Amino acid sequence: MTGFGDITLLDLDTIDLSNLNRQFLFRKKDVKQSKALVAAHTASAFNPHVRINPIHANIKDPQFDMSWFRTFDIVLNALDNLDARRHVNKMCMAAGVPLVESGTAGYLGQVQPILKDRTECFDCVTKQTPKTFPVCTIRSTPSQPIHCIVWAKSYLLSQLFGEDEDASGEAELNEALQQGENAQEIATLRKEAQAFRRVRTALRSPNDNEEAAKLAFEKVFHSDILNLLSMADMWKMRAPPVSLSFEGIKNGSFVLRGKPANATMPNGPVAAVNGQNGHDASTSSTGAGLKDQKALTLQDNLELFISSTNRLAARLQADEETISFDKDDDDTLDFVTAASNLRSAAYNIDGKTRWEVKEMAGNIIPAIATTNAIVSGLIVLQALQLLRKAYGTMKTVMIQYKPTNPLSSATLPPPNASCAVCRDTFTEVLCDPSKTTLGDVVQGILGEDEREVSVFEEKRILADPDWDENFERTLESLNVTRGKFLNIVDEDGELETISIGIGILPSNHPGDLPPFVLPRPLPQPPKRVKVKLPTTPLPSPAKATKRPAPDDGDIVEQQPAKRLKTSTNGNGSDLSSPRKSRQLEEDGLIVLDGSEDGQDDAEVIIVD
Ligand SMILES: Nc1ncnc2c1ncn2[C@@H]1O[C@H](COP(=O)(O)OP(=O)(O)OP(=O)(O)O)[C@@H](O)[C@H]1O
Ligand SMILES: [Zn+2]
Repeated sequence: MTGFGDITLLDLDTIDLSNLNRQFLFRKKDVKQSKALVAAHTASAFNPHVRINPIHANIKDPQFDMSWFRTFDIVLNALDNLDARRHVNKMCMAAGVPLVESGTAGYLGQVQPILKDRTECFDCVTKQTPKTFPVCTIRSTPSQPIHCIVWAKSYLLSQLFGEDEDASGEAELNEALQQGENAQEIATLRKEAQAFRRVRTALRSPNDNEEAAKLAFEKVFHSDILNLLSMADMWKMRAPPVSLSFEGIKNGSFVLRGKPANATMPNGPVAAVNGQNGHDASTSSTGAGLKDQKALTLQDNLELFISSTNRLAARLQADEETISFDKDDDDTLDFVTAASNLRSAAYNIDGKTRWEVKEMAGNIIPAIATTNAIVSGLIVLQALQLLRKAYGTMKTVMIQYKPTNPLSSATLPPPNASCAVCRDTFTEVLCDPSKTTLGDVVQGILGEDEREVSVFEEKRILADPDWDENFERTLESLNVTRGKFLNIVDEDGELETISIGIGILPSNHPGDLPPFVLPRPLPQPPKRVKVKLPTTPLPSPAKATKRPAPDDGDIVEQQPAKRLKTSTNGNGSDLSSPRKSRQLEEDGLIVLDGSEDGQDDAEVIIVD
């Protein structure tokens, strides 16, 4: 309606019931349809002269390469995770296309115009990383409901219903024993693994109603707690947990800290999740009549534990191989609600309603239609400024929780001289990666320039001044394909990095020419600006000038990222068990490598 005549609309998702309350493009009948297609269809009626091209895909797919991004005058982001935001930011920097970045979180919102070489890019400023909990807090000494929720969602659920880590776990223990680690500790770990194996087997074989659920319960809420209690040192400074009794809770004879099993668990306010404030406790009281918002008793939680375990077990037996947490999957949500509440009971922590667990485990920040509408308007206003090249009046605009002054704005700082994204000199090579070698590209781009360089793809190092064997290999064999970038890094740190986007050859490329097209003129990276480190720490710009962009739970590295020579293996992963770390990442957890003293408890997990 503003006059944009040609719009491409891209989203990977389908419409959920929970999306309906926050915008005006989807109706109930559209649930399960592609967001992009339905939005395009609805919006096309607003103005028949606008061409809207919907695409149902992931923006990270290889076909959305530099050339594709270059076809746009401007890009407007409305993403919910850092990973996709950072990707689009980089592509816009590479293609030299203006970007309007935006986000909302409840009543708060933010819009930031970005233009390469003129303003900060999305990655110029360090983003607040997700909240972290030490592993031991989650595994042995929880003190808040969120600790128990994380345990149920990311540990217990995957131990019972996730990928089988048995073989690798067993090998790790054998290896540790050979390396002379404490034999008694290894025996305990082995016993623990065996107990999980028994439960996993029971869950996968048809059996009597409660058998598997009871086995799981006895292990985690009874035996494991007794084990922990036997380590007297642990409980000198903190209150010990109480082991729970399956039969006792069931028949009502179990009394926990003076309270019978059919009394509701104390239910405190929702803890802050992800650095955002959860809604306050009023939701629980106003909605006390609703099933989801009812405070649960120990008995309710046991019943829910049994029924959700049975439902999940039935799904395994009906050939679902693994099950992981999804806030919209009732079976997993019920399991996490029940398991976290039972654990909270054992540790004398407040219980949570199913509704609250959904919010905390699913990292849900309520989306509000009016905030989204205001932000949409601000996006369009800033987009117009960018397109008019009215650089002096462009602003980062924030919606703040201040009724007398709901909008605030900030002028746009110039790029961060040490940003690892927007300070690069971008160029593009069109090629057939199955026929083009790394040497063709790197030597072609450097031309007469004979300085010493290293070559990276993301964090993978592919060549350095003393190691050029990969120059003979094709890009395809090195997994450097369409949409990816090769970085040529100056060994002496004198010149900025050249970042080469890999694109495909035009269909009419003559077969008798080399299978690649180099850019003309060749890129000339400028001298790197030496950044003087301040002697006293400055306040974090993220805190001083803007709120962190709301994030739906992706885990990313700290920014601005430095390129390090890390690994030379094919997938760039330097975590010891890629499969395990992938699983944890999917659950919203990541195990940081290199725990200094080698103890499990010293590792840190980041919780989204
Ligand atoms: N890599 C990506 N490619 C394309 N679209 C993406 C990508 N990552 C996220 N999105 C889209 O960004 C949109 C963000 O919108 P929104 O914040 O309303 O999230 P949502 O997932 O619909 O909501 P909720 O998290 O509350 O269920 C979603 O529609 C999501 O599909
Ligand atoms: Zn930048």
